[in-house]
Amino acid sequence: DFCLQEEDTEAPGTSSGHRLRQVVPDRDAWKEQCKNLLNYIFECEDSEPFRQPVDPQNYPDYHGIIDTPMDFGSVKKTLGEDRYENPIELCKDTRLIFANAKAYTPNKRSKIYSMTLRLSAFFEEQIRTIISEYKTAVKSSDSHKRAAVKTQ
Ligand SMILES: O=C(NCC1=[SH]CCC1)N1CCN(C(=O)c2ccco2)CC1
Repeated sequence: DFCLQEEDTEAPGTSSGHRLRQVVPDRDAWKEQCKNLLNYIFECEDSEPFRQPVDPQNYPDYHGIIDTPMDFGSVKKTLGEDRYENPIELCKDTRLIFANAKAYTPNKRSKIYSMTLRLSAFFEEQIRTIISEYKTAVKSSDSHKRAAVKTQ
């Protein structure tokens, strides 16, 4: 029959305990987004010298100049093994790839170094949104947690 049941008149989620599923930002979305970004970078020709570690046989002075070698293959592996807690950590390792090339290059017009300039411009453009959405999601999930504690 049509008459309103008691709980129909109250705000949703009060009496029956369920809340209307609200859209809450997903704090794990950054992982897939970074995987896709890395796959795209791997397709770029500009990433070729940076997909795997430098071989000391080819560049004997490299490890004397560069303290912390980094490459996109290592970043991809770390991500895949869930050894990044957040996109900020992935961004730090990726920026190391570019910083190492800048530190090692004999001059700023070298072909290999010039490849990092395009690559880093693209990477920074893309990672900005991923990090911003991640930070929003963390804030939102923290506030949801605080709200949940209050109701207990
Ligand atoms: O040998 C590699 N990568 C590994 C590769 S490339 C194909 C096979 C295995 N390099 C060269 C030196 N690197 C520079 O940043 C650089 C700046 C100016 C000149 O070189 C890092 C990338």
